[in-house]
Amino acid sequence: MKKSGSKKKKSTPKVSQADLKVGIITKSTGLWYSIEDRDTHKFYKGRLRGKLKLKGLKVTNPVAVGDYVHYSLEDEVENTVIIHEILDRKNIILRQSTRKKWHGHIIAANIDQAILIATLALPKTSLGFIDRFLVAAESYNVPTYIVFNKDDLLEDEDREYLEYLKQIYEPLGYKCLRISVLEDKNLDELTEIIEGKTSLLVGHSGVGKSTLLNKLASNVQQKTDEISLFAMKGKHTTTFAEMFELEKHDGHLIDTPGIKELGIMSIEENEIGHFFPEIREAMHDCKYHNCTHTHEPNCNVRLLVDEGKIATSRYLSYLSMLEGDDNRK
Ligand SMILES: Nc1nc2c(ncn2[C@@H]2O[C@H](COP(=O)(O)OP(=O)(O)OP(=O)(O)O)[C@@H](O)[C@H]2O)c(=O)[nH]1
Ligand SMILES: [Zn+2]
Repeated sequence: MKKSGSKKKKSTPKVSQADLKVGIITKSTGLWYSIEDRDTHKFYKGRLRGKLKLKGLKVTNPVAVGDYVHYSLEDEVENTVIIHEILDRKNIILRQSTRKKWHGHIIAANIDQAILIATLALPKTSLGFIDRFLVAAESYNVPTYIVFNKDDLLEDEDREYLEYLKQIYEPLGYKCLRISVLEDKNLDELTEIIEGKTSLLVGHSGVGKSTLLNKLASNVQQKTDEISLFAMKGKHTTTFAEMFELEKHDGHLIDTPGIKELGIMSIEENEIGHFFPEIREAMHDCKYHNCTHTHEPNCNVRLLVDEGKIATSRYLSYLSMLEGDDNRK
């Protein structure tokens, strides 16, 4: 990948460096891209100029939502542009490709944080699911907030349970928030968290991501329709991530397709513990440096689980990931 300002490639004689503009990819279908100009905020439909190769990464999509790119105008009437190169990335979120073995699919690039939307019911988000996502986010160094939606449906005992979860997750660095999109509860707090940032929205189907986007982001429906026209199909496909601007504040939300597909890429068995902050901290005092925290004598992790200092649910998630069941789901 080249940095902005680097030399022009030989194979692009007709486009001078001065013609190149910077845009951000707001939607990618693999065939064409929606690009927003960084300065004018005008939207274009873009295609790649030849093949863009990524060093050291085997991925099915070279360009992802959130990528900054150099582009040049192709047709001013049709609003089409050509993408020349991807600018340096801060990070990416990768999942296993469902099409090609040993390949990854980049869900999004250059994100500041993830907002994991969870619900206690309709649908029920399991703790195993939350922990699995947190491990993925840790492995990409992406700060994550756990946002429990549909607070309006909860009974007192459910709220007590959420308080208990908060006491597990907040000391580990994952702030928790209870919201109700339907009743506008705590949406100001959520807005404060996402303001000025690019946030990845994740969660099971039905937790309220679209409802939230419709409240906080601008032109959600409009943009979706526009994109469908581009695709020349009558319908909006939800298989691809898409970026939306916050309506009243700076910042972006990236909506992601079915989280089911978010298989964790290439975490070795002996690395899993490193992505559980409490296990990472405790493992230094295990007797064996290569302790798996399953059966070894003098394992500090198991000791802390027994003492209630590491949550049993977290330890069970660790074991289940170690077994690999969840990775393959
Ligand atoms: N009671 C209640 N229902 C909500 C709330 N937020 C969203 N819903 C409802 O939950 C259902 C699913 O919401 P969506 O926004 O479509 O969920 P989603 O996460 O976008 O789901 P997918 O589009 O399938 O990924 C809808 O019927 C919403 O009206 C809430 O705060 N409380
Ligand atoms: Zn151990």
